[in-house]
Amino acid sequence: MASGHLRHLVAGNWKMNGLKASTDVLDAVIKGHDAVLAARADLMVCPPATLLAAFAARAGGSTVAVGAQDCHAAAAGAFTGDIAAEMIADAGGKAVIVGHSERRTLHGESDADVRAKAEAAWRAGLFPIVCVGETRAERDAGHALAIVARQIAGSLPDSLPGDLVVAYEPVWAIGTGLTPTVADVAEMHGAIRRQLVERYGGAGQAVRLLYGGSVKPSNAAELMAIADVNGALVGGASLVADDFLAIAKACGTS
Ligand SMILES: O=C[C@H](O)COP(=O)(O)O
Repeated sequence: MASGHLRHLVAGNWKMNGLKASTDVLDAVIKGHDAVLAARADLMVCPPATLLAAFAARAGGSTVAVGAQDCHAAAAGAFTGDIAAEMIADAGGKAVIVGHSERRTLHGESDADVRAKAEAAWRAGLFPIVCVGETRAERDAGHALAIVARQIAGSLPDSLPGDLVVAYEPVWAIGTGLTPTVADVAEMHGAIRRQLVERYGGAGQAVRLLYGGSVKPSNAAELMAIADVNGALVGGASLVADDFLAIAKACGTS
């Protein structure tokens, strides 16, 4: 069931970090994504919304794509502080992260909310990066596979209207320096792949499955070599161009 033919995607989630001066990090990422590296992995930077249009303009014509971190499900309306998927597309974004655990936990987003946001992304011509993952307590209780299967079932529609990326991010691995074992990542990604293929047939084979949670240059080669790991969703390490590029360079080397 492995989908080793899929190109790796390494996406940087800057979270609530970055000012105009951070453009130099983007410039270094663009410069570093040379032909050799571009043949190995796709790169995407997801800055905060304030930088989205400037980053998309700066990255225009390069091989680095720009995405957003969240969107509202509606195309427009009285939703103070929110941004629509159409606005992300208008700003030059190509994708949007939805259902990150920080949104699910800190903003109370349900699987139904995440599904509505994913559908908004497709409506606007973007592709969603749908995040799922269990807490430490859920893993310790032996429920990790069931929790993630339930999140996948509830966060995705019955048929896929466009490209989809799924990111498996164990909540306990985010920003902690902890990572699951290779065997645990392989088991989870294999289970997600089977679920997607059962639900979507051949289209499920084309979904890139990213691993996220404390991905660093030092562990990237091991994580990116796991069957059905088709890239990484990188938080902290994506703020440092050399680290982000080193993670991308680790793709396809083993
Ligand atoms: O979206 C990215 C993840 O939350 C991972 O963050 P991290 O690489 O800082 O652990």
